[in-house]
Amino acid sequence: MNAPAIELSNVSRKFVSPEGKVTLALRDFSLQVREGEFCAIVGPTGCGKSTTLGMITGLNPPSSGSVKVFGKPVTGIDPRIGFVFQADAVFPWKNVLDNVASGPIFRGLDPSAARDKAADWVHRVGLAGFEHHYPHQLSGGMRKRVALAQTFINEPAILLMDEPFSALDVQTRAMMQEELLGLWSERKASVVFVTHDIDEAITLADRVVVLTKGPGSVKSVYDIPLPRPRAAEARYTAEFIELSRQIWADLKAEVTI
Ligand SMILES: Nc1ncnc2c1ncn2[C@@H]1O[C@H](COP(=O)(O)OP(=O)(O)OP(=O)(O)O)[C@@H](O)[C@H]1O
Repeated sequence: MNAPAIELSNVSRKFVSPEGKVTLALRDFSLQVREGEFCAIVGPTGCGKSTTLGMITGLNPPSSGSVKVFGKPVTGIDPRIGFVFQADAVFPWKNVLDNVASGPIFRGLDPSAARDKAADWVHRVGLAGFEHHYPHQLSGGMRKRVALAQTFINEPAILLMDEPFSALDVQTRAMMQEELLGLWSERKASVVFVTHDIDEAITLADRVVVLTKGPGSVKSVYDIPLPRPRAAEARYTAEFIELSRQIWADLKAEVTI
């Protein structure tokens, strides 16, 4: 059997401030993500979700425990990993086409071949006709489409997403979720998707992992048996609503004020 795409085993992560204040962000945290699996993480604010993604990237090593990607310990930046974060990572001084072509060019592809490839991706994310627009001329949803094209053009084997759609309005968000599922289903990267939105987690994921309040560890794990392809309408089914109710009950117990 193949090694899991991502494997965090008994990981803890401690931060020490310049004044010597110690924060334990994660405690004894274990998670496995299979190849091609879409895993969503939900949890209270400050429970260590972003820290978890940082450990998978290699930018933020654990204080103890092990982090492996495709069976090998993480030692640094891995080109097989793509990211989409809440803030737009588009280059404001480049037009849409050049933004999307920038990854392949950085990786050594001939610029004209990279632009041809980028034109195809711009089309695939529904931005045909906007190739020569600059980010400030686009809506938030359109910029997110650029970010998705920018990431998917590199064909990442692992995709890490940290609340990528949280700044979008509800309708655009639902559209982007469908868009993401469409792109993901073509090549099935292993995804870790962090969100505060339980319904978003259920709409997208094969498995939803609920974290405890900080220091975070795994509180519960839900398999999401809803059939694919999933459209936004899936959220009106009784099965979806029951999953949402159970996950909220788990989360609510952690969100004490
Ligand atoms: N570089 C750092 N230095 C010190 N403390 C940090 C650092 N990064 C994170 N922390 C602390 O670690 C804990 C977990 O932070 P993290 O950003 O991973 O949480 P989160 O679950 O992603 O939060 P949110 O849902 O609010 O985005 C928090 O208490 C945070 O203050």
